[in-house]
Amino acid sequence: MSAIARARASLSPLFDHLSSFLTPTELHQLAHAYTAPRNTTFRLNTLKLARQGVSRNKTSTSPEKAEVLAKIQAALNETKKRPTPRVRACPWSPNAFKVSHPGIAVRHLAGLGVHKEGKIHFQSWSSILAPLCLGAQPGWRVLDMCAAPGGKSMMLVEDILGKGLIVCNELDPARAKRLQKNVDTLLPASMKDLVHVQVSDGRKLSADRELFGGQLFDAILLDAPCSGEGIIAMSVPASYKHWSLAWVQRHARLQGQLIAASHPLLKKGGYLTYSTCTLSVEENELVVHEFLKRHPDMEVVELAMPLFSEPDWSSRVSSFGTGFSNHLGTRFIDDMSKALRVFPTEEYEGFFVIRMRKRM
Ligand SMILES: C[S@@+](CC[C@H](N)C(=O)[O-])C[C@H]1O[C@@H](n2cnc3c(N)ncnc32)[C@H](O)[C@@H]1O
Repeated sequence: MSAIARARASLSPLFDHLSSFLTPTELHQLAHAYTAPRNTTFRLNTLKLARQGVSRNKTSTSPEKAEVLAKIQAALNETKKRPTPRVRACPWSPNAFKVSHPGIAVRHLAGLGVHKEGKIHFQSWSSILAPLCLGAQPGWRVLDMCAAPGGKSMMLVEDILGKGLIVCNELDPARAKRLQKNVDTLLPASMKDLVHVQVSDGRKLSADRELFGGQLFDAILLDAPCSGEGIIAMSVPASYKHWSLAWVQRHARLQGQLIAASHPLLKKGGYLTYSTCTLSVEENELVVHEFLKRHPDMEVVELAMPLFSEPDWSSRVSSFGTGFSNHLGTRFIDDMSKALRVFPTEEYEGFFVIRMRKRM
C-alpha cells in the first residue's frame, strides 16, 4: 500500500467528511500533503534588525537582512544534503522564506546565532498571512485573543511601529510562558512595553475589561483553537489522533463563543480577523456566518494585503482559494469570497482567514 493510500485508510472518517466540499482530485492532493515532508519556513524579525521599527517593506533590501540570509545559506552549504538546500523567497512577503530541501528541519537551523538572537523566527507561511491580512496600523490597540505561542502577536508589534499596544491573551498558563519567552527573544528591550501578556479565558474578556484599562480595541485577531485539519502530518500521530466529527463540533462551539465575545471589545470602525488552521466549513465559514447573522453591524471586508485587492488574487498562488459562498444547502450571508482558504501542500499548512469590520 502506498503512503497516500495508507493516509486515506487511516483517516477515512476525515476524508469522508471533507468530501462534502473537496473533489476526488483535491482529496488525493490532501492525502499527499499529509504524507509529504513540509519545507522549513521562517521570517525575518525586523524588530531585531539594526533599524528597528522601520516598516517591513523598507527593510526588504537592507544589508543586515542580506547578512542574516547569507549566514543561513552558509549553514545550509555545510549540510551533506544534495542538491544543496537553498533559501528561497516567498512570493508575497519580502521577509518570509523557505528552505528548498524538505530534508532540512527546524532543528538543523535552530542552533544558529541569528535564531538565538531572535533575528529569524520559524513560522509557517500560512501563519505569517494572518497578521498581514489584519493590517494593524501605527498607534493601534490590538487584542490577540488566543495568542500563544505568539508568532502572530510579534508580527503585530512590527506593524504598530513603536506606538500602541498589543494585548496577548491566552487561556493556557504553560503556553502563555512560551509566549512570554518569545516576547523576551524577539522584542528589543525598548519595545517590551508595547506588549501585555495575560492569562484569561477569551470568552470572559468582556467581563474583565479593566484588565486592559477598559478601552476598546482598534483591531482583534481571533486565531482560534481548531481541529487542525490543515496541519496534519502522518509522521506526527499527535496531529490527527483526536480527530472526529465530535472534535470538529466541539471546536465549532468554542469558536462561536470566542467570536461572540470579541464583538463588545471592538471599537466602531475596528477590524476583526478570524483565522484557523483547519479545513472544515463548520469551523470557518459557518462560524462567521452565524456571527454575522447575530451582529448586523459587522461586515466582511477585503484582507489587508495589497495582493487581495487584485481581482484575480485567488489564481496568483496555486494553494490559495476563496471562502465558500454556500455549503450543504446553506447560503452564507455576506461576502465569503473575500476570505482566503489555503490548501495544504509541501509549502503551506491549510489555513482560513477572513477580515470583518464593525460599521461606524
Ligand atoms: C491556534 S492557537 C494560537 C496560535 C497563536 N495565535 C500563534 O500564532 O502563535 C490557539 C490558542 O488558543 C488557546 N485557547 C484555547 N481556548 C481558549 C480560550 N477559551 N481563551 C483563550 N485562548 C484559548 C490555546 O491554548 C492555543 O494556544
